Amino acid sequence: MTSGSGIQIPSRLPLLLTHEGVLLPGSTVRFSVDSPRNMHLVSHRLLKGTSLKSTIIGVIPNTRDPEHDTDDLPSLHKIGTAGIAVQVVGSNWPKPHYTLLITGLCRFSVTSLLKERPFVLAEVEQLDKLEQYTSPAGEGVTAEDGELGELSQKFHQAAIQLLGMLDMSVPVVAKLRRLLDSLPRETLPDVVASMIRTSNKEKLQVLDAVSLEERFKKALPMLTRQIEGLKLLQKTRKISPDTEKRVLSVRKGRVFPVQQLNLDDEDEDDDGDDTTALERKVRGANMTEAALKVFINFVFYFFFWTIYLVHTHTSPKTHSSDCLDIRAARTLLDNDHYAMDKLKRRVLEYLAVRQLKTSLKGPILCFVGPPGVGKTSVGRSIARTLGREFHRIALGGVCDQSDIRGHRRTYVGSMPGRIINGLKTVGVNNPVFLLDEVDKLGKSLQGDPAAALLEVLDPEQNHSFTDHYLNVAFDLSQVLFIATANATATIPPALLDRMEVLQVPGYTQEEKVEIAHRHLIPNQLEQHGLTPQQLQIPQNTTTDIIGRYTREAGVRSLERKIGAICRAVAVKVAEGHRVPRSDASTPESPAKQGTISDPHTPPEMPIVIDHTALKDILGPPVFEMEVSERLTLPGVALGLAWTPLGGEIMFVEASRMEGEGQLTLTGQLGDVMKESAHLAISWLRANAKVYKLTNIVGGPDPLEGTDIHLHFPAGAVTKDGPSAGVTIVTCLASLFSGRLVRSDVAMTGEITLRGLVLPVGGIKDKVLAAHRAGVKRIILPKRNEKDLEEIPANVRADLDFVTTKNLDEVLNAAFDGGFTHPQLTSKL
Ligand SMILES: Nc1ncnc2c1ncn2[C@@H]1O[C@H](COP(=O)(O)OP(=O)(O)OP(=O)(O)O)[C@@H](O)[C@H]1O
Repeated sequence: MTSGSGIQIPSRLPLLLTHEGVLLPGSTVRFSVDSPRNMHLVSHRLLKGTSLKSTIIGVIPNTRDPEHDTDDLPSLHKIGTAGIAVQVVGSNWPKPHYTLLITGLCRFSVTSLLKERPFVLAEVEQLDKLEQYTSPAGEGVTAEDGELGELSQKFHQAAIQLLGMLDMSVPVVAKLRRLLDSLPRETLPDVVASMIRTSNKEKLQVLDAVSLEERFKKALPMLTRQIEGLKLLQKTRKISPDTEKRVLSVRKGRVFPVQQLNLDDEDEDDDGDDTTALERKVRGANMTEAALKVFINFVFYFFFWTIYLVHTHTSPKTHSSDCLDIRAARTLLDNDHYAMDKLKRRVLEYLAVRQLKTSLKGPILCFVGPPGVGKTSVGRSIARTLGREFHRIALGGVCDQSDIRGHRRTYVGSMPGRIINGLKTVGVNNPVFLLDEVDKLGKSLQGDPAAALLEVLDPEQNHSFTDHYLNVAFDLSQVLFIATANATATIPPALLDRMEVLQVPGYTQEEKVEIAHRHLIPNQLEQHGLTPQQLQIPQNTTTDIIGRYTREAGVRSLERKIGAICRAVAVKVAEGHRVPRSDASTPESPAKQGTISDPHTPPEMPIVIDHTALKDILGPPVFEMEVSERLTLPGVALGLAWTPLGGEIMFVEASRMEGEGQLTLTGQLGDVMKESAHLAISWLRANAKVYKLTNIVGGPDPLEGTDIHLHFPAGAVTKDGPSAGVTIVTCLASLFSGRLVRSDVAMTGEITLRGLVLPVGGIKDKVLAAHRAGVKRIILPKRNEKDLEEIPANVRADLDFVTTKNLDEVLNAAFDGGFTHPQLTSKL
């Protein structure tokens, strides 16, 4: 079949000799080129020429270019494909080479070789018509063309049947569908053979089929085989979009017909046959034979071993059976954790519903709270109550989606993602996965890990999760996911939407003492090889550690301090063992018992840690009760703040000096907090007469001839939010009136220009922080009254809560004897 007249390719073509991949007319293939003749072809012809003709080359498959340009040419494959080089990219790593993107135009045969050096040039005969790509569909082979017509009809129908089995929402499927409708039938064998998954050998057979009839005959069985394979797959499981991609061997940019060439963008990120790509890279790296052997052994051992482990371990056979007895679960949760009643109740409800429904679908629990309040350890207890394996996946700082979904195998140092690694570690298909610190996920050029997590957590999608490294679908639907975070603000909204947030607030002082004595001290004793007969920490010492050595919402520092005490005592105990008996039994005065400051005398057991011993081990107290000391000047008030680390007390200081009415704000304040300061000043100026506030020279406008400086100490810490409004007003009222704010009062609340007090968040944490700091009275917005129910009764009993609707009530509660009519109250 010769082309005759019509669009002609040049009769002399430079030949690119290739041995990997087969370029068929109508498809686009990427070739890596590094042999001498091929390199010369690129540099002398493709890069030098400027005409369209200079970009047309002949691609000869199944022929290896000799290593040296002096070597003899091997016999060339008879038939090649003329193509246009649409892209040439050069690189010097790992050795000089070019990557060519070539689109096939038509078949040709080599009639004679014109030269072999510096590159091969040949006289060629064109075998296909080029017009077929320019004629619309239907104008090619028709049913009237006898056997050929029938074949083409059959082929077209089979192609449509294949597409019918795939999901049209997958771009490549939609593209093939468009092509089927728009291309003449005679181009279909080439186009379809290049798009479906076939070996190079089969592609070569299609290329060698010069007659159209033979081409249809060669390509049809490949298409049918694909359909049968798909049918089988559909029988065994539902097809996912990934399956479509795999069936079609899609690598966009590798396969699309001439007309489509510039319409589609190239997306290297598609699923392709990574093994082929890896093989190509390995060969390109020019390794020594020995290195190649080691590399291949390593890669394939690791890869297949991972698949083997994950598959065998996660098959239904390796399912750790759920042994949920709600009563036992309650006991276990209670034994493991003191307090946290609300959280434990919700966890039990969650477990009970899952047991009754015998279904795994349900919200993903996300524990949100300050560090060290036991979020991770509750997750561990849930796994224990269910009798399941537990695995923690730390997500803090993860900013690459490959961390979750694995790297493609073509990357150097590629490996599976954390989910697959987790499954490999636990060895069952139904573990409890704790996604720790979901609020600290990052984002980078390497993709958004939160998006990958969405797929993992979505019960509709996670039954066929595909890790990029393994490229095999895994069923994650049996995995129980639990997440933890310090705050919800930084959790990506789509992720947050899939989770049920359970707040885990900080502990009161009494709760901490209980946790220390029930859990932390026994645990630490055990970890340090000590017994209660050797070390005793009385309750008042624990209270001292909590109040003077730690300031936290959770108990992690407390645990560390107890650890430090255990270490110090362990040294003493170990030294005591080595002391001869007669010395060890030397009587020691009871007053000395417990102090471990004398290094020479073996201590009497048990060593009791009193205040002196505590100071010996932990050093001087880190925190002193400073509240009352700092509230001894006018212009200082105590506010309450909420941070992801729990509640905190926050001082606000103000001073005034002669000036022009300027306001200076310091302490790293956010915009909202700055606005609160301006609101406070405006309200005080507007109400200065009522409260008899004066400026520096005694005039009625507090700001006249006066500059004001407001400072929020701990200047290195960024602060923001509206809840400091009432504190700023109180602080300024104290400054302008010259009166002291009560030394035992702390407050929180947002203000409006008209002097109303609006509700704020984080009340429980704020109240606990105030209680820790020794505050006695707390001023809160009236509408936060309902939040007081969450506060433990013993804390509530210690505090005097004043709920307020407006600033007048706030000021009256913050100053001794009230603020509005000080003259009257002071007379009473
Ligand atoms: N209510 C409690 N009862 C017993 N032990 C507790 C309780 N709360 C915390 N702990 C202990 O405190 C330590 C710290 O807890 P954990 O690591 O679970 O905190 P976390 O909230 O997960 O912190 P982070 O947010 O920093 O991960 C653990 O040893 C844990 O057992």
